[in-house]
Amino acid sequence: MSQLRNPVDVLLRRLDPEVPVPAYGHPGDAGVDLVTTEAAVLAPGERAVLPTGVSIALPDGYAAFVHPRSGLAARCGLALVNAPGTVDAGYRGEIKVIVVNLDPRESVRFERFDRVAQLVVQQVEKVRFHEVAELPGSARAEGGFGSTGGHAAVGGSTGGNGYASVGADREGQ
Ligand SMILES: O=c1ccn([C@H]2C[C@H](O)[C@@H](COP(=O)(O)OP(=O)(O)OP(=O)(O)O)O2)c(=O)[nH]1
Ligand SMILES: [Mg+2]
Repeated sequence: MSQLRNPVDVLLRRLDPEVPVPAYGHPGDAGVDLVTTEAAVLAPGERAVLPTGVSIALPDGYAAFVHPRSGLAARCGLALVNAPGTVDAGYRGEIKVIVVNLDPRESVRFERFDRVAQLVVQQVEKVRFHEVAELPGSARAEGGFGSTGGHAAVGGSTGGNGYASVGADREGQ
């Protein structure tokens, strides 16, 4: 394994003696995989809070984010309810992963120590809020929620073929 450039030291406690210490799979990876220490079966639509067997102490000014794994999302329809989950620097409890099976038909099965999510550690800024009566202007102003166009397909809203296509807003342009 090649040397990481300026790695940040993070204290980690194993709450399960057999759980592997999380490690980057490849040089350049942003996240380390987290495993579940409990086997679980999620029926379609079911959610669960899975324990990872680790707790950490991040330096002040950092946070860790629990992100989904794309393979589980693509193959099984597995999502994280609160993606990305936020692990605060002061949190000393067990990191948990809140999963939901979004597949309409198939159950998702986890064995003990299956990799369930990935943890990305990042620096985070602290801000001070200054209340004002008016905010400075900007090009976007209050445009949002699709103002730029390119919406995903959504069922049942167009009447015609039963879904609103990604380019549905082209007509109005
Ligand atoms: O996916 C997650 C999200 C959060 N946490 C832990 C670490 C985090 O520091 C703590 C609180 O998370 P959050 O602030 O998102 O939850 P909350 O509902 O606002 O709880 P609290 O009132 O304790 O902040 O829970 C996890 O282990 N996994
Ligand atoms: Mg909170």
